[in-house]
Amino acid sequence: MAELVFFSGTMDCGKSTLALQMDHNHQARGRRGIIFTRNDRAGSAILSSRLGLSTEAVEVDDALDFHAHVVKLLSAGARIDYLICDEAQFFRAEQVDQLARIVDDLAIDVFTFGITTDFRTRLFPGSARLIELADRVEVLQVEALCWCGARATHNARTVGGVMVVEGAQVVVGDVAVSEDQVGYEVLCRRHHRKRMTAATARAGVLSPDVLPFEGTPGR
Ligand SMILES: Nc1ncnc2c1ncn2[C@@H]1O[C@H](COP(=O)(O)OP(=O)(O)O)[C@@H](O)[C@H]1O
Ligand SMILES: Cc1cn([C@H]2C[C@H](O)[C@@H](COP(=O)(O)O)O2)c(=O)[nH]c1=O
Repeated sequence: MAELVFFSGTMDCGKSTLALQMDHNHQARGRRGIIFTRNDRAGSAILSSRLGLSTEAVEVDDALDFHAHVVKLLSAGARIDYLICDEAQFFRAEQVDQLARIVDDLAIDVFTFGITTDFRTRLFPGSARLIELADRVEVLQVEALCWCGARATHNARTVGGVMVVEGAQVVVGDVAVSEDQVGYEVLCRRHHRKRMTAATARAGVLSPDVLPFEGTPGR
């Protein structure tokens, strides 16, 4: 039976690499797929992994109707066994509903990949809907690590190495950028709560603007 699967994790935990591997493995067995992505760091209509591999993809925008797109291709005689959807956190909730319909009505597997939460620990719309609808949510085995060595569970946005909590939900960017740039850093919850990045930990600085949990008794 076809499935809607959400492979989730923090930034930099290997989601795009897995997307490319899954496409490769399915193709190797004669299956035909379509690759979609939205706002990949490497540019439009490309799915890229930090391991250096990349492939062409269909760029998703707000107007794309996945179901209509797939039905059109099938009507033109295409064979489609599966869809790979990277950066699925950026999809609209309605687009995730369309993906579920593709699985149920067209018996096509849909493999989605994305981060669950933004730099403020809030669910992205696409991820929220995937958690609601997916047959399976798989957390990636490869653990990204916080600077302290604990498993990283949260994504921090940094400016000059310092964690920020204001700004637009979507700002395309990367980890390991130079310290004067806007970037991202994966942290364990403890250090995300304390807004303690590698740079501020090195400098022995704790942001004075602490998160609300800080005053909670027992913490
Ligand atoms: N030079 C390297 N050597 C080995 N593994 C690397 C190297 N650079 C990146 N990686 C691996 O690639 C992962 C990031 O892969 P990627 O698919 O780009 O992540 P995601 O899509 O989850 O952001 C890292 O967690 C690390 O395991
Ligand atoms: C936390 C967070 C991330 N983003 C962006 C930054 C990257 O362009 C992608 C994640 O890509 P990856 O392949 O998983 O590394 O999401 C954002 O726009 N807003 C955020 O809060």
